[in-house]
Amino acid sequence: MRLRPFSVGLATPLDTARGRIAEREGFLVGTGPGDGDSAAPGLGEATPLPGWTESLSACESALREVRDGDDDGLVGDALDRLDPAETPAARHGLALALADASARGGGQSLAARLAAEHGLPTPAETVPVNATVGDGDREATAAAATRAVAEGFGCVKVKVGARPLDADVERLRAVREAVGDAVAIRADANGAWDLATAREALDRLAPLDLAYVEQPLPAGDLDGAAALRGDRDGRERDGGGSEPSIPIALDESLARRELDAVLEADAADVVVLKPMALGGPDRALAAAATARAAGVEPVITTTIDAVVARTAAVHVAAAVPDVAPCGLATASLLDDDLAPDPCPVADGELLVPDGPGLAGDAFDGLP
Ligand SMILES: O=C(O)CCC(=O)c1ccccc1C(=O)O
Ligand SMILES: [Mg+2]
Repeated sequence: MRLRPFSVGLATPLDTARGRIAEREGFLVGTGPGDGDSAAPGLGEATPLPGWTESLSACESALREVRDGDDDGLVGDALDRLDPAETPAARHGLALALADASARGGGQSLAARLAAEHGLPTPAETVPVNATVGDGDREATAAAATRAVAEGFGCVKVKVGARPLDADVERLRAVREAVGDAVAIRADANGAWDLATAREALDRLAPLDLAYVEQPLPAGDLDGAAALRGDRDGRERDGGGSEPSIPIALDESLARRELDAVLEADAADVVVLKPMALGGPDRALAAAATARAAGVEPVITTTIDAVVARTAAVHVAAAVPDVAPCGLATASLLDDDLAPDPCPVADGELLVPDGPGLAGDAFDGLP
C-alpha cells in the first residue's frame, strides 16, 4: 500500500456559513496486486475535512498504521482496522482503492461493481448535478446562477447562512428572478441558523419554491429538524399557509449521527451523502439504499474532493437508480487537480466513465 500526500487549491474559494474552503489536502492511496483479495492495482483518495471527517493528521496516522502494519501486502481485514466513525476519510481512501482494484479485476466500472454488490440494477450512464454557488453578494450570486443556467444546469445550490437572513432572502429572490421558474434552487445553510431563524427563513423563502433547504440547524439538532418538517406537515393538514413549504435536507447531521438516528427521528426529506464523510463508496451506496427504503431521497456530493474521490462519488451516484441532482460538479472550482477530469459535464449532467474501475487508464501513474 502506497500513500502520497497532495494539496490542491480552489480557483475560487468557496465561502460558506462555516468559513472559506480555499484548499484541499489529503492522500492518494495505492494498492498493488496482492493487496487484499485482489489481483489488480487500485487507487483511492482520502481528503479529510473537519466538520465532516477526522483531521488531516488523524487521517494520516490511521493510514500509516495500516500501511506499516503489514510487511507482506495488505491482508484482507485491513479495512476493518479503519473505523468509519473515527477516521472516515482514511477508510474511504483504502475502501476506494480496494473497490477500484476489485472492479478492474472484474473488467467492470466501479459503478457496475458497486451496483452488483448491492443488488442494484445496471447503473446510469450520466448523473444529473447541481451547480454550486458560494456565499457572495446579491449581484454576484445572481450572476453565478445565471452563468450556471447558461451552461445547462437545471439545478443550482446556493450557500446561505453567512449573512443576516434579510440578505439571504434577497439573494435567493434575485436568483429566482434570474433563472426563472423552471430551474430548481437549493439553499445550504451549513448549520448556521437557530430554530427561530430557521422557521422564519422557511416562511419567508416559501414563495420562492426552493427544492430544499440543506442543514438549516446545527448537525446534532435532529429534533429541531424534525420540528421544522412537522411545522410543514401541520400547515399542509390544516390547509393553511398560502405557499407549499420547503423540504429539509441534512448533510452535517449524517457525519455527526448515524443514518438510522436521522431516519428514526423523521428529521429529513433528503439526506446529503458524502462518501468521504461516511467512510467509503460502499458505505455511501448502502446508506443511499437505506434512505430510499425509508422514503428519504439520497443526494450524493463530496467535500470538494480531488479528481479520484470525485470520480468515485460519480460512480456511487450512478449506482443509485434515478438519483436526484448531485453536488458533483465541482471540478471547475479547483485551480489544479491530480489528473484531468474524466467526467465531462454537459447540460447539467456528468458522464460516468465506463471503466474498468474508476476511469480505465485515466489515472495511470497515480499515486
Ligand atoms: O453540494 C454541492 O453542490 C457541493 C459540495 C458542497 O456544497 C460542500 C463542499 C465542501 C464542504 C461542504 C459542502 C456542503 O455541502 O455543505
Ligand atoms: Mg451541505
